[in-house]
Amino acid sequence: MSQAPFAVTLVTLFPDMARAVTDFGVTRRAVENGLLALETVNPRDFTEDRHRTVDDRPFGGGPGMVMKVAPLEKALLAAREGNPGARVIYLSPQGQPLTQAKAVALAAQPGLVLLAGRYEGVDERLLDAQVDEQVSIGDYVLSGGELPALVLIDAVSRLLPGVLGHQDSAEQDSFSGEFEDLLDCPHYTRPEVYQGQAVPEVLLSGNHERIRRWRLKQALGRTWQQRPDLLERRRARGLSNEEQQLLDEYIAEQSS
Ligand SMILES: NC(=O)c1ccc(NC2CCCC2)nc1
Repeated sequence: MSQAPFAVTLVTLFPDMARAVTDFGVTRRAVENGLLALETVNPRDFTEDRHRTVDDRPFGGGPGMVMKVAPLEKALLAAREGNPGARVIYLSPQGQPLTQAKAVALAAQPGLVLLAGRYEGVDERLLDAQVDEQVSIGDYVLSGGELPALVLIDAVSRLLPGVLGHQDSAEQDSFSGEFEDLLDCPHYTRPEVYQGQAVPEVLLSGNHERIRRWRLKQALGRTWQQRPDLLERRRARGLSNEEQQLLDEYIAEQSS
């Protein structure tokens, strides 16, 4: 029984940017299969002056322009009308970090309305009145909220039932299931030897238990090496005996 599509409405001055999701790869297939619906609403269509003005100079002076409340408010109301119950998110460096856990939580929402700002940002009164939460994809400043919105849509879409070929592949990801909060293990495919570099023999063994342990060891080890902060989070939740043993083995091999 096919479920209703997960509805996302992107409020943006550059609606063509949505094609990065609707026209390529897994998210394109999700749209074609009716699992994801991505609509755009352009605030410029809600202006009433001849010049279709969406921005104006900042009170208090300073560089750049600020997006005006009225066109945004009308655009957001139209977006919400077409996506009832959706959570309204503004992408900004002031937002809460986008994490896998946040993506999981957003995938469980009735739908999403994503507001992408431009210029120096939007009039604060719009945020107070219309926005449920702010989300950031990282501690850096971009020229617009569209790319962060597209990143968020991708992260959420691949969690929707039926979007990934093998549902379990979303679970096997790093950051989810047994590999929650861990970096990914290495991946290999044919040829078995490439320029003298052979694939780890365990992966050719067909011994699924050995393979699972090897992958978990690699994920733990790489996380220990590259992202000790993530490993700490995992440790705080308690490592199993097996995980502790595999990590100890990995660390020992590093110093040998
Ligand atoms: N790190 C981020 O998620 C992020 C979001 C939006 C943005 N720029 C936008 C915000 C208002 C005008 C441009 N920059 C960075």
